[in-house]
Amino acid sequence: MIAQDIEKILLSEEEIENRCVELAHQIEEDYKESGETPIVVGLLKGSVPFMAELIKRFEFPCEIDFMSVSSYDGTESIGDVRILKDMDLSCKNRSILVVEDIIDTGRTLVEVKKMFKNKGCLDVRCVTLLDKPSRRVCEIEADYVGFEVPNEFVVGYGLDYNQKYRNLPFVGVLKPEIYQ
Ligand SMILES: O=P(O)(O)OC[C@H]1O[C@H](OP(=O)(O)OP(=O)(O)O)[C@H](O)[C@@H]1O
Ligand code: HPA
Ligand SMILES: [Mg+2]
Repeated sequence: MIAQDIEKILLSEEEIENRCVELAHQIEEDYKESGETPIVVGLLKGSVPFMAELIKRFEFPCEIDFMSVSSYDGTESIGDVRILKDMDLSCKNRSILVVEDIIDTGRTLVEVKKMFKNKGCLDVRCVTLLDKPSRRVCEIEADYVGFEVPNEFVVGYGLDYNQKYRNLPFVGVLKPEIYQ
């Protein structure tokens, strides 16, 4: 059972779901005001459970798409952000809401935002389930944050360690013996 590899649970499924309701309302208010139809772009693979939980609560018109960029090997940020799969929709002159599972060093979000600006997007915002500000190497913040987490490697609810644990319905910290 993969839950046995977890040392402690940081965020329960219920806490995450309740926060998604709040975030969705906040985001909805902002887009209703601007009248835009954003493209909600999930960054694969980590954003999938959070994105599913969030967008079903949006009551404003939006389109969805996905991109895959990768910058982690195990628990290490490898610095250079690679695009593994680009989005299908054209993003020129569109508003983009990037959905992330976590902002850690900030490198991924910096590169992704730069890329969207270069493609002629009108506006690029980001919603992230988790924020780990203690690890930042780039000056960047998400526009909407679910929870701040401490400087520990977290898994579950989309977040992986070597591709495992994404399917856990909560966010937790792995037992050290798993990755040491
Ligand atoms: O702020 P950063 O230090 O750049 O880290 C955050 C990024 O790293 C993880 O992605 P990863 O590259 O592991 O891909 P994944 O979503 O497929 O796990 C995570 O999903 C974020 O996209
Ligand atoms: O704490 C983390 N857990 C899983 N993936 C990650 N990618 C960046 N930080 C993390
Ligand atoms: Mg990962």
